[in-house]
Amino acid sequence: MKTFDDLFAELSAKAVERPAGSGTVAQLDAGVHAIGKKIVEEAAEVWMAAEYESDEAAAEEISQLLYHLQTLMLAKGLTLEDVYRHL
Ligand SMILES: N=c1c2ncn([C@@H]3O[C@H](COP(=O)(O)OP(=O)(O)OP(=O)(O)O)[C@@H](O)[C@H]3O)c2ncn1[C@@H]1O[C@H](COP(=O)(O)O)[C@@H](O)[C@H]1O
Repeated sequence: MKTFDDLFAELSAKAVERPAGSGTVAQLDAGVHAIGKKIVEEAAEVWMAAEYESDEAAAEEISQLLYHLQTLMLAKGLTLEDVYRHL
């Protein structure tokens, strides 16, 4: 099973290697403003799923929010350590 750190390593490599067809590369090219809007959208979907949908649906929406948070970290040049030291 993929962990948060595993995903960040995968996305970090995509940002460097820029493989064709990568949604992450497209997101990074779209920039911080676009990614930020996506985060707000996904956060709302997490809220709605948690309140009105199944646990499985909520978990899936949470995974998508985590993914978009990671793309924002990459777009900003933030590392896992930059975030973890605030936990
Ligand atoms: N975990 C994710 C992941 N979670 C969410 N998303 C993206 O977030 C979108 C969430 O979509 P929604 O369900 O909200 O639907 P939507 O609003 O219609 O989506 P869009 O029209 O905005 O694409 C998905 O369509 C994906 O584009 C993800 N995209 C990629 N990953 C993983 O990231 C890695 C790299 O992916 P690529 O860069 O695409 O190779 C792979 O391991 C993927 O599994």
